[in-house]
Amino acid sequence: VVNGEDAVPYSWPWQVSLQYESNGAFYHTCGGTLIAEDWVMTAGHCISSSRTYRVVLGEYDRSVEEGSEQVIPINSDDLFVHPKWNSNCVSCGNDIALIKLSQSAQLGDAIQVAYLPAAGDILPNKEPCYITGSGRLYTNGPLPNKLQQALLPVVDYAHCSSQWWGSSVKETMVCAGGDIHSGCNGDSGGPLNCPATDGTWEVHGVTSFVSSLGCNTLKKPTVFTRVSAFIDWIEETIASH
Ligand SMILES: CC(C)C[C@H](NC(=O)C(F)(F)F)C(=O)N[C@@H](C)C(=O)Nc1ccc(C(F)(F)F)cc1
Repeated sequence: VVNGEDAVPYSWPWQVSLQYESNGAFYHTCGGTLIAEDWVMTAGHCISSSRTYRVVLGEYDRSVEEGSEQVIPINSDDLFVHPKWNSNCVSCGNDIALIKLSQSAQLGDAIQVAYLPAAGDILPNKEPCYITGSGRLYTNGPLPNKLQQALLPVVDYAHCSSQWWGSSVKETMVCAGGDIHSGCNGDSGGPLNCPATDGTWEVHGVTSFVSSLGCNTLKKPTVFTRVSAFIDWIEETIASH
């Protein structure tokens, strides 16, 4: 997250860190959202079938053993990338994947399941959403230790597809930001958190892409997979596994 701030510890308790194994150690590669006790939602581009993954829940500061962390391994046949995701065409969309956890998360103060929007729900322009994640602090910059957040107002499809991203953005995506605040590499797969009418938060986006010219390129809002376009697939996948 570029130009964000340290989140209040555990204030986004559905945020997870997706980590892959390399030479005996695990490394943060993407964010994710806990959507059920044993399911995490992330981006399709975060998953490669040849890697071994684990998820870490209840994490705030990656450099400190806080006591709230839960580390859950992932079985390789529990990775469900959307069938229409094409890694050669991020602008085609469908950048979403589901991960079944090898054991259920123990919910508590630091770990909670997110609310998802209703199918088809479209956010109005300027809706004040927050991106959260442990991605780079600036283009080619370091990863933070503490979870970051930034206010990223929604740029509706009409504006995002006409002025800014053109045909690279589809109606199955949500744009947000476009000023000095943005997501950045490593935020992929994490949530776009938007206020719901009842005072709670709903996860309306899965962080998908930023400009290849730089994370917080002006007039290039961060682009998210629109969760409300995939509710049926999410429900069907969970129901059948
Ligand atoms: C690995 C990528 C598929 C996704 C990667 N995502 C991110 O870094 C994150 F964290 F913002 F989600 C990204 O945007 N990386 C930059 C460097 C990129 O490739 N951006 C990009 C690629 C293609 C297009 C498009 F749509 F025009 F083809 C637009 C932006």
